[in-house]
Amino acid sequence: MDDPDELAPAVRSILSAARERTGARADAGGPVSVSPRDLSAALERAEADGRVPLIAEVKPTSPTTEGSREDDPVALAEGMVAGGAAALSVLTEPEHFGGSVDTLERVRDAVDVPVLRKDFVVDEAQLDAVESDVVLLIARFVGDDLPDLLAAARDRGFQVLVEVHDRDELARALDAGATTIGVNNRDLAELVVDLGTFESVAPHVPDDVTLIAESGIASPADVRRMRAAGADALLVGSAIMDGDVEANTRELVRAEAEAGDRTDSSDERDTRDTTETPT
Ligand SMILES: O=P(O)(O)OC[C@@H](O)[C@@H](O)c1c[nH]c2ccccc12
Repeated sequence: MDDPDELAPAVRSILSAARERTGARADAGGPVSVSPRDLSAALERAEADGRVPLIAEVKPTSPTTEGSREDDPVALAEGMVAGGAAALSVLTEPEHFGGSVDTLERVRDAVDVPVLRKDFVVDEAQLDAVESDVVLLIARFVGDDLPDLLAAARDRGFQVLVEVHDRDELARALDAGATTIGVNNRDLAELVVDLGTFESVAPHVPDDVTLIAESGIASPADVRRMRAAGADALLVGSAIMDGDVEANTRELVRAEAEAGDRTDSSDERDTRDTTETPT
């Protein structure tokens, strides 16, 4: 694992809290066994009916957000699905993101789209805290344990999203056999967002990988930018959580349909032309 001193203090605190949290719940009877809703199929369905494949994130707060959203997460999740989200992500980290495993369970019971568990899983026992369709493993935080954790998650039935931030981490994810990879535009050392991160890593991702652009996507133009750079799907939290989640989701989901409808789409075309140049 990377030198912890390089991480933002908030991230260091998140990680030490994650290590202290016990994995399985007291009532859990050993490893979970999940029958997952198929994430790739859900993303393809969205694409087929003209929606930008979007994973909308229930994120009550975060180290980079001011204040927190106290509404019922289930109502927020239902709004996201009504707005066209192909899948959902639910934070289960309690101390810094206001999440909980109970919230995830309630959300997953209420919707029929795949649900990603967003947490800082660093050891196998944490996988048993709750069932979800997809689980996140962050390459930077799991280090050399990535292949074992990936196998442990798959043994339980989970689909796995492996998060990377640069080409070295991408190489490690591919070596470990990841088939769904997210490139996080937020740098965990500084917590700043740069959409150029996805653009620099994406050209090196093989075509058969499901590639997800994560973080910092705030507008339909950002959606188009990430799609032009090769994103099969987008993971969006803050921009959706800020205000009317259903309307916010719909606006991003329709970003391409509306661009196509517009007559003056020369700016869009320019973006695509440059980003499609092989790098
Ligand atoms: O709120 P944003 O900028 O749209 O980002 C969503 C998501 O990518 C972000 O919450 C995230 C990406 N990777 C994580 C790992 C843990 C916790 C959170 C995250």
